[in-house]
Amino acid sequence: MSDLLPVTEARARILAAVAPKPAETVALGEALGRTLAAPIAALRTQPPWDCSAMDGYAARADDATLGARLTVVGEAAAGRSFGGALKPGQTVRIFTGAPVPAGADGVLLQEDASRDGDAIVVGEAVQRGRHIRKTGIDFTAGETLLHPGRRLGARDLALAAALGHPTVQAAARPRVAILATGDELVLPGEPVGPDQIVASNAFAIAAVVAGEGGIALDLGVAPDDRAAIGAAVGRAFADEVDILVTLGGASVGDHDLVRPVLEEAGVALDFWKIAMRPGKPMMAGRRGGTLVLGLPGNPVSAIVCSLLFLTPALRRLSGRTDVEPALVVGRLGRDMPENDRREDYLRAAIEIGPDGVAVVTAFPRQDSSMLRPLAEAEGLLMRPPHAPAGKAGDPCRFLPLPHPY
Ligand SMILES: Nc1nc2c(c(=O)[nH]1)N[C@H]1C(S)=C(S)[C@@H](COP(=O)(O)OP(=O)(O)OC[C@H]3O[C@@H](n4cnc5c(N)ncnc54)[C@H](O)[C@@H]3O)O[C@H]1N2
Ligand code: MOO
Repeated sequence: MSDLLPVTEARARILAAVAPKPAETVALGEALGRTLAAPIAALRTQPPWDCSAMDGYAARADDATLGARLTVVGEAAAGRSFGGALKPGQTVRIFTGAPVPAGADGVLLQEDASRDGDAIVVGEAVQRGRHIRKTGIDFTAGETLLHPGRRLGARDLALAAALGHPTVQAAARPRVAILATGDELVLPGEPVGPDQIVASNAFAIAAVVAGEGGIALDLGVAPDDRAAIGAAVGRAFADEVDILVTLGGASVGDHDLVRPVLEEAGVALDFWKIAMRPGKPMMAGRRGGTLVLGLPGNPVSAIVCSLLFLTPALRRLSGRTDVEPALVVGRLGRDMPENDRREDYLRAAIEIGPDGVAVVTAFPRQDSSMLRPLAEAEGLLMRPPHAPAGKAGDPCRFLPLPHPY
């Protein structure tokens, strides 16, 4: 069948349908996980002056030879400089982070000085520049250190603060409506009827949205009924969400109503089926400013599709430059049969081998309804379409599943 779109093409089409959201001002304390929309330049120089890296005595290398006696003429601490200038034969008690007084060109560790009243005896000759951090070794005013497209982590927040910025410009957070469909679904904690199961997918999808810095809007569960699904879908469009994710009802069964309802609601469907396992019946389209992703109902299919397609779309909306899933090279942990035309994403255990390379062992059972092996998996082994049979130890690629996934 030629109607199955390759995974990379499906992703390219989805990415082409979204663009970064407009920037907004975000307080640094709220900016973890947000993506920079504008460069951040240093408003100041760090360190702003030559400063001591140690507790000890600021001295002149010319005077501070082994056994020399120097007079202590004052003190410099972080936040309180000495103020004066060092003359020959003098030293200043100095603490870590304090500005080095004029005239001093080295710092003697306090462990290498013996104090004798208002003088010290030098226990180790001071080298010029020793234990002094020169002005601007970290950054200088005007330098750009953080660039648009970067997702801000803990270290970036510290850097932005040190550069002097209380706020950053970040792309607005993408808003994603999530609609589960199916007569059989009840929410966890609700009474479960004889033909019913507990709905699980929306929890994972909402977590993926949050993990990528988006805002998830839960539209609940719609029964397999055109009017009910249509009403819920209409709410999402009225709310002008960036992405509408539907769950289930994507296949060819008599009760798989999502596709016709989306089309009735004015969604221009781009594609429906992809050459992927799990996740074949996934659809994507657009209506106005909303990207619509119709994910299959099988829990593993929905979650794997969200990692491969929803995540990149969220990243693009957030203005990130690194949007593609980051597959990693490893080695097969066991022999694998040849693959058919669908790109496989197999739940797998990952172990670091003696040579430091990840050994990726696909679980024997790969059923797209089974959440337990998905939760136990440390990665997804990717097998390209038509991959030949592989031997344990052969190179392979996998998608790691770190927290929060
Ligand atoms: N004749 C064919 N049948 C099927 C095909 C096909 O190509 N031809 N594709 C299969 C594949 S692959 C998948 S994947 C599923 C996807 O079907 P749907 O998207 O229509 O999903 P549903 O039928 O609604 O549900 C499938 C399964 O998942 C359960 N489910 C649904 N939603 C949730 C939820 N929110 N939380 C937990 N579990 C959910 C549902 O009860 C079903 O058991 O189609 C195959 N069929
Ligand atoms: O794609 Mo379905 O996800 O194989 O079960």
